[in-house]
Amino acid sequence: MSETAQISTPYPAHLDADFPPLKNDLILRVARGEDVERIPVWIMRQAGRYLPEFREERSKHDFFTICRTPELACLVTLQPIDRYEGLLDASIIFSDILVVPQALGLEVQMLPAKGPHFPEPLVDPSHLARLKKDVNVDAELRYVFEAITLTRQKLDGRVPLFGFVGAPWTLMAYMIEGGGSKTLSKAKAWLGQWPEESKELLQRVTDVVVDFLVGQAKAGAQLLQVFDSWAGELSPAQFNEFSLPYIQQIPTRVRAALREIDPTLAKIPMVVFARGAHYALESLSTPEIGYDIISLDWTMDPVASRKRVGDNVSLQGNADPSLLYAPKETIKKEVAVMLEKFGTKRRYIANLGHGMHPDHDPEHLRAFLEAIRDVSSERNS
Ligand SMILES: Cc1c2[nH]c(c1CCC(=O)O)Cc1[nH]c(c(CCC(=O)O)c1C)Cc1[nH]c(c(CCC(=O)O)c1C)Cc1[nH]c(c(C)c1CCC(=O)O)C2
Repeated sequence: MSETAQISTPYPAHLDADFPPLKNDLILRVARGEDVERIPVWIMRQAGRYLPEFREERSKHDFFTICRTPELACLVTLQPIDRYEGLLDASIIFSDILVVPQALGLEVQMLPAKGPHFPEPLVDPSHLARLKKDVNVDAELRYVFEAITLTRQKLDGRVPLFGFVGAPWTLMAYMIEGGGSKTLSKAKAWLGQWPEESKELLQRVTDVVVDFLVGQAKAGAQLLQVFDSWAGELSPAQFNEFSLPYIQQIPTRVRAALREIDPTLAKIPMVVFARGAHYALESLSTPEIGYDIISLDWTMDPVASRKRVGDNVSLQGNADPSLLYAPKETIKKEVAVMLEKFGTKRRYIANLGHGMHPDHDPEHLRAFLEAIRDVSSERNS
């Protein structure tokens, strides 16, 4: 058998029984709406450059080499879990949302200090022909699945493991802008100039994203998060036309595919984070769409958000990441206010409203995590 034929054999499905038993299921209980004795917490970008042990690994390897090497991805995923032993209630597989554009055939580099860079972004709809058709996700992104299976083993049941993807609109925006952008003017120009071709692109990205999430759940991911980091650049009408229809396909399609493999897999909790899309809270939280958890950025008021979504979804977030620059006493005070507003018994997962910054002090993150544990255990006792 040739090497390529071997690589494209489907990645096998892993069920709970294939892994060490879970010792901390707080976050899964919150996703199901059950009461908890304290509030679970994890942090977006909890593995990353604010950690000296990550920078050490990163000095030896290119960013995407770490993503593509299961042992390295596993190692850096576990770094915050080891450092903050007992203080984090979930891990998230080390990878990037931009592995999906790579699977579609685009080159993506990670430039030091500049972030992601596409040497040849999509300039106009004629470039859609450059994207691979019928992407074999099992072959192209198998390295993520292997990293997930290995990490779930190595976690030894300490905490559950998140898989994740970028939402179709955010991925489309990167594929057109070719990297970070203040205005997203190129990507937004597509929506006005070429709405039908934009929708074709969004649908093609959605199809890969769905297969990718199914693969991550089969590989052992215990929760799945969809990052629409650039949702907030859209007007409500644009969001309803170019983001929501794709985001809302994801849970139903992922669960239908998982049900075919094993009904227990289809119960996987799913989170949506549409950063900046305050107007979309009601539409994202309807039971028909099927997200269990809505992640809020720090511009959203917890009490008002809870009123708007009702009691049937869990909320996640939403401290301003800049809070971690404040003195530890201030961090503790602000955490108490945040927990007071969200409540500490059910349907809430503590997190930041976006990711860690490279210049955050790891000891200030520790103060944040300890405050979540102390304040919520005290309030619930
Ligand atoms: C938009 C986005 C990207 N990637 C991601 C998003 C969505 C979340 C968000 O809005 O922040 C998601 C992501 N990227 C990374 C993770 C790892 C898991 C974790 O959260 O710990 C996750 C979940 C690692 C990473 N992804 C990146 C780094 C740092 C790069 C490096 O080590 O050189 C890490 C640890 C690079 C990256 N990757 C991306 C950008 C814009 C950047 C540059 C900005 C930055 O440097 O922080 C694209």
